[in-house]
Amino acid sequence: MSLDQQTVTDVLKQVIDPNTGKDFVSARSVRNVVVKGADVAFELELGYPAKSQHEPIRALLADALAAVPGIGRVDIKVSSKVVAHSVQHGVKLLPGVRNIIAVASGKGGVGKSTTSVNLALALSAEGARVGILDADIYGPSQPQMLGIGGQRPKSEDGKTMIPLEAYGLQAMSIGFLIEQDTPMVWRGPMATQALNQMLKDTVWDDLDYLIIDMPPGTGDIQLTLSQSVPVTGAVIVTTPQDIALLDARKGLKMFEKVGVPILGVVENMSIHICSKCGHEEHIFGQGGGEKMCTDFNIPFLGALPLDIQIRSEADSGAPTVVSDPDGRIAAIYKQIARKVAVRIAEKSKDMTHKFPSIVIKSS
Ligand SMILES: Nc1ncnc2c1ncn2[C@@H]1O[C@H](COP(=O)(O)OP(=O)(O)OP(=O)(O)O)[C@@H](O)[C@H]1O
Repeated sequence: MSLDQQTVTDVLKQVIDPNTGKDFVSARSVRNVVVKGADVAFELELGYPAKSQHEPIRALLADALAAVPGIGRVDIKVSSKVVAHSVQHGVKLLPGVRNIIAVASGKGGVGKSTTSVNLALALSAEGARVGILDADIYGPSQPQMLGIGGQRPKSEDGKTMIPLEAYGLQAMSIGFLIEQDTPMVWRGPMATQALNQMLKDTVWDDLDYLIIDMPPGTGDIQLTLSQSVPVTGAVIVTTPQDIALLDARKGLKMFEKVGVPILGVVENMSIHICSKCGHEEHIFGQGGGEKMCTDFNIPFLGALPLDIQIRSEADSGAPTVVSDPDGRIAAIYKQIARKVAVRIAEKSKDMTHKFPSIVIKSS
C-alpha cells in the first residue's frame, strides 16, 4: 500500500507527549517526515533533555503507526535540543549559557542548595550540559556537596576563570575563592559586585542550563541579582510551615516585580517517614506549598521528604541523584527537573518553531 502524508500526520497528532500533555505535531517536534511507499521515517526533536524517555517515546509513536493497516518499516530518530529562551527585558544573555535557572528561597535553611545541586544533576543525567553557580555568599555549600571543597578554579589569562568539574557539572562557587572558615561580612553592593563578577568572569562552556543557587532571602542583594542576571525562570524552594511559606511568597513577588517568570515551587522536608516503623508525619505542616501554588496560579513542581539519606549523601559530597540514581528520591528530583525543563521549553514556542516538513517520495 501507499501511504499519504495526511494519514501519517493524523496518526502522529493523536499521540500525546506524557511530559507536556500536548501532541507531538502541534508541539512542532516532528521533523523531516519521509514517506516512501508503505515506509515512514522521521525525526522527533524534543525541546527538553529526556535521555531516559527517548526510547519509550519512540515506542509510543511506533506503536501508533503500527496500527495503520499495511504500514511498512517505521524509522524514528528521537533527540533533544535545548535552545536559549527569553530573559528579562533589556538584559543580555551570558556567553556560553543558553538558560539560567535561579533557585531561591524566602528564608535560609529550607534546602535550597540541596535542591539546586540535585536539580542540576538530574538535568545532566537526562543528557543536558549543566553548570551550577553557588551564589550563596552567606554559606557556600556547593563545593562540599560536590566533593570538590578546597580546590581552586584555574585561570589561563589572569582575568577569567575556568569552572571546576564534578559529576559532569561545571561548577563555580564563592567558596572556591575565599578561605574556608573565614567568615565573610558582605555589604550589599560588595556582594552584588562579587557575584556579578563571578558570573561574568567564569568561562562557561556551552551550557544548556546554568543553575544559580541564590543567597537566601529577598533583600537588596537578591533583588539586584534578579534584575541584572539574565534569568530564564526561577524555582522557589520552601518547607511547608507557615513562616517559610510567608517568606516564599515574598520571593515570588520579588521575581514578579523584575519580570522573571516563576517556573514553580518545590516543597522540601514535606513529610517524614520513620526509618524504623514507617510511620508518616508532617513535621512542618501539610499542603502549604500546593496551596501557595493554587493561590498564585503557578505550578507545584513536587515534594521531597525529610529524609536522612538526602542530608547524609549531600554532606558526603555525592548528592542523592548521583549516589542512588535509580532510587525513590532521585526519581522525585528527576521528575521535578523534567517539569522545569518542559516549562522552559514551552516558553519559546512562539519564537522558534517551523512546521514539520513532509516529503513524499514515490517508491
Ligand atoms: N529533604 C531533606 N531531608 C533531610 N535533610 C535535608 C533535606 N533537604 C536539605 N536537608 C539538609 O538540611 C540542611 C540545610 O540544607 P541546605 O543547605 O540545602 O539549605 P539552604 O536553604 O541552602 O540553606 P542556606 O540558605 O543556609 O544556605 C543541610 O544539612 C541539608 O543536607
